[in-house]
Amino acid sequence: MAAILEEIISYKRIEIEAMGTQEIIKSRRPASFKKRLENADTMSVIGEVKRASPSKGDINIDIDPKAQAEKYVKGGVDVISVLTDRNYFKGSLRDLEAVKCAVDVPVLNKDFIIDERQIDRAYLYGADIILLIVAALDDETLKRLYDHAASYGMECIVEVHTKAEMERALKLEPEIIGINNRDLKTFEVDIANTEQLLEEFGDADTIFIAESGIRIEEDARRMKDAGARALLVGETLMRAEHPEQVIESLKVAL
Ligand SMILES: O=P(O)(O)OC[C@@H](O)[C@@H](O)c1c[nH]c2ccccc12
Repeated sequence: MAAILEEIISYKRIEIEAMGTQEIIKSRRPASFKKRLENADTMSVIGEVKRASPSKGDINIDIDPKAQAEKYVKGGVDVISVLTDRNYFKGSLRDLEAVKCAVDVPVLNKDFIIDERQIDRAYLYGADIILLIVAALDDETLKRLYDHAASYGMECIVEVHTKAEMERALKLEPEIIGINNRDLKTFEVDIANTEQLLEEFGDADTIFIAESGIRIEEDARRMKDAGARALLVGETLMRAEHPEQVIESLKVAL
């Protein structure tokens, strides 16, 4: 596992130790991203609320998540991702809740999920979708957490960066796989990673999302040509003066 990921996960374990268990009433039916993707005739865009990151430091630390989410919706975003990790990304579940209350599009809880209780909490705070990072989980835990999310009707984006992780992810037969273009060992970002992995695995029966390092329309076209159906965009939108215009430009026809 990459050094930074290992560090983040160790810290996560400490946070989780302090969490209690709660009886969760499954009263809310999460929105489906998969259905939206299946009916889309343009590239879908997941806009991310990302205040800071370990590789970039502060990005847009004082952002109002509600106002940012509203701009994303104006641009035609399909999902809003909210980073809720506090220690490394300066996010919170309050950010997630604020976004969920402000908009109607499905909301993705972006965090380093290693325990069922984090999924319970994501559901309680309004998440429709969660992220599971293959590099942070063994096969058994990955499957257990995937099934736990499904028990709430929440969809998972199963995140991979390498060929070996892709092979592990595909064993789950997940509905959605996210290919992270960021190497967590070096923080290097190269969207060619999605192209290379999809050249080999593009025929798999799943929907592929390209994550990280997406900036301009040309990137969206490359990802489309590679076979991705959606883009996960953080930093570019957090730094943009008019994120709604950036989103519009990325929604290229399929
Ligand atoms: O800011 P970028 O380069 O557009 O990247 C967004 C997103 O892909 C990135 O935040 C991300 C992808 N996978 C993650 C897992 C945890 C935290 C963050 C991430």
